[in-house]
Amino acid sequence: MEASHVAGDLETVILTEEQILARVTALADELHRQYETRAPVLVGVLGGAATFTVDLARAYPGQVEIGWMALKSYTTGNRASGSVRLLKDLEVDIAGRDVVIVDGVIDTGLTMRWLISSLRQRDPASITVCALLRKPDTARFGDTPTFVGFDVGPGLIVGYGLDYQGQYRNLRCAAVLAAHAYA
Ligand SMILES: O=P(O)(O)OC[C@H]1O[C@H](OP(=O)(O)OP(=O)(O)O)[C@H](O)[C@@H]1O
Ligand SMILES: Nc1nc2[nH]cnc2c(=O)[nH]1
Repeated sequence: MEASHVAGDLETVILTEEQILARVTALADELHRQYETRAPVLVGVLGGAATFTVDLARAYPGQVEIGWMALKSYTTGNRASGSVRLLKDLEVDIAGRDVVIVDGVIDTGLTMRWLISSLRQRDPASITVCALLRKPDTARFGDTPTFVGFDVGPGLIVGYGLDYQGQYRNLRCAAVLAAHAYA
């Protein structure tokens, strides 16, 4: 979907499709330099990272496997509380494998912290995080290597897979949602 259909709902387009895809290709190259001939498992966090995971896999200049997890992060107000429920588990056996957790946005970091500790119990060879966007107040999650596409401001971002109440995931750009669109 082009942004013109919902332009009135958007405060600012922060990343165009071209900027996102160029960065995704660079991230895929950086990851490939880390793994070389070892094929990592990309674990995409549904639904926000569906678009990013598929584009990252297609840009990856080597073998990768793709798996999916779906989570529900509970919120207090509109911030994550750290309480996460698994809605759909990974079907790939990650024991002994190099895992890349792929998410669209890291905000508080609590969802990612939960995911890292949950996947660590399955004895992967390594865990790396790859997030397209990182908000300013992200909590640290230990020494897990982290690749980030773009550091962004605090506003609610939609598009390129990210939603507000199920809408805007099919926007090709990433944009800050205007305050009046939350109402
Ligand atoms: O760092 P945190 O504060 O924990 O937030 C990050 C989480 O929020 C987003 O998902 P969201 O809850 O919007 O659900 P969605 O994947 O269905 O879009 C994102 O994809 C992360 O999973
Ligand atoms: N869609 C969306 N989900 C989020 N979860 C945490 N931050 C964000 C954001 O900016 N956009």
